[in-house]
Amino acid sequence: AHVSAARYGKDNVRVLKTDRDAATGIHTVTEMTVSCLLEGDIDISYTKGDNSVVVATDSIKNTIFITAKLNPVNPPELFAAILGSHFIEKYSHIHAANVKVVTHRWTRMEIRGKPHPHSFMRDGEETRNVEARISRKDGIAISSGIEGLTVLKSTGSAFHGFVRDEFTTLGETWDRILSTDVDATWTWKTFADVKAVRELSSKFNPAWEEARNITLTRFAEDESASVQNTMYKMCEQILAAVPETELVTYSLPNKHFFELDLSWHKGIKNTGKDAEVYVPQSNPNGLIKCEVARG
Ligand SMILES: O=c1[nH]c(=O)c2nn[nH]c2[nH]1
Repeated sequence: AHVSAARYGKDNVRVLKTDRDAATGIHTVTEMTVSCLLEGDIDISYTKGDNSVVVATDSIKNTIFITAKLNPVNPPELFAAILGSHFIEKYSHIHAANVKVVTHRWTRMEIRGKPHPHSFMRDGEETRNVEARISRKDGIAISSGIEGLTVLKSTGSAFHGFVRDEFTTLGETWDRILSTDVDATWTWKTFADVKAVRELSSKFNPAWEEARNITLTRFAEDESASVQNTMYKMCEQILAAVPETELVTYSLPNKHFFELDLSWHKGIKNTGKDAEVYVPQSNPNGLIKCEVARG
């Protein structure tokens, strides 16, 4: 037997970094959860119990905090590239670092109609994610994303014309509730090195805003024929809006809200166009995935 693949490191490293502008008194906070898993000539730590090749996960954790102190943590794409590059530059036997940065929401409070200088709120469990693979041989591959953005629309969604056979009980609908938890990613063209990432660093935050706005606008305005068709339109629009990307993916659960027939009670009309009271379903859920490339 032999090690066919291996990576190790520290997961779930929670970091909060404050940025205090002395001139304006305006503070900014960034909270992220970082994972950093290393690859390289490390097989003997698995096969021989030889730890001479092991950069301890505790040291990896320490490095994450030090790197956050000495470098910008925004945009997270640049921070991930800087962090991963540290390991392949410092340790000649480490050949790749797999870095995931999940940034949590601390949205500045509006107090008395004005942005507050140092108060923030967690307006949703939505996160901004970055997954980067920093490789000595292959350069820096970065995917950015949005996760956990829960949305619902109370009309503007249909689903009909699907296969009808001896397995089908689902009725066709021209007007249904549509709800999902957005999990979207956009993959950047591979970067040669950190310098190349730094050169593009002004594009990462606008790209995230674009992707988020496109997702919300398309979700709201599309007369959806299906989850499939609506998510494809979102992908097309993100590729058009962010030319430095080469691939967009969505993974959308279809969180069903079932109509409830109440006619057994004094003939109450509560289905079809009279539907008002619905039964939210925790499970099962549809799950619709796609990956859209250029060309
Ligand atoms: O948008 C939808 N796509 C589907 O594939 C599906 N299947 N059942 N309901 C559905 N809704």
